[in-house]
Amino acid sequence: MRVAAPLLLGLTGGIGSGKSTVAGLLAKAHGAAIVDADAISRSTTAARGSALSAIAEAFGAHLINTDGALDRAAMRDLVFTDPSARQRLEAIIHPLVSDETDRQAAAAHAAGAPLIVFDVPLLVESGPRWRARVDRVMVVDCDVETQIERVIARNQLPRDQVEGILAAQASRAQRLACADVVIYNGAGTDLAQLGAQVEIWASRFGL
Ligand SMILES: Nc1ncnc2c1ncn2[C@@H]1O[C@H](COP(=O)(O)OP(=O)(O)OP(=O)(O)O)[C@@H](O)[C@H]1O
Repeated sequence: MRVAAPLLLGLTGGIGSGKSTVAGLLAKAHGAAIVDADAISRSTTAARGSALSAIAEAFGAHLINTDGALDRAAMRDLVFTDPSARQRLEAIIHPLVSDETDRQAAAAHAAGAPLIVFDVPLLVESGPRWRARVDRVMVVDCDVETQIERVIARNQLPRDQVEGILAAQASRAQRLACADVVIYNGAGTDLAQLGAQVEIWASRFGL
């Protein structure tokens, strides 16, 4: 029997905007399968990760820790001082992330998930690469001050570090320009109001 094609939703938003919270609501209430792009990307460079042998070949085995994982601090230093190293690293990692994303999405499809949510923090920053894979882009919109407060509370980070992360991400306006659906989760939005917006969207799609 052929399984009906699931809706493919790209979910994005700035740090602390509430992507994981929205993904959790969609999973719980609507059986969404969640494909976490950051987790997949990290797994490629964790111990026994699929990118490690190519990284060792391209940059040297000294970039691999004794536990077999990528030495992230050393790699960060390298890409900071040599922009071409970042491109070479991305050329190794992106196809692997793409393959694993496809594998997880195919498994979710085969299992009958009506909705597959691709949680991609940098969907807008990555240009057409992600946009082309999804039917709709959902942006979790949030004012910057609320993002900062949430991330400080969640991660116990100093404010200037959170501001630095935000400065390196797409702006709120850039994200909104890419949105098919906007879920507002900024100041004054409690979890019930967030859930209500998600339900309105889901019912429109017959989920
Ligand atoms: N409407 C809300 N009211 C109160 N707390 C919220 C609300 N939305 C999210 N939070 C809290 O804010 C924090 C950030 O939310 P969440 O982890 O969902 O964001 P995220 O966009 O996935 O973040 P990141 O990009 O850092 O992974 C969490 O601790 C979450 O519980």
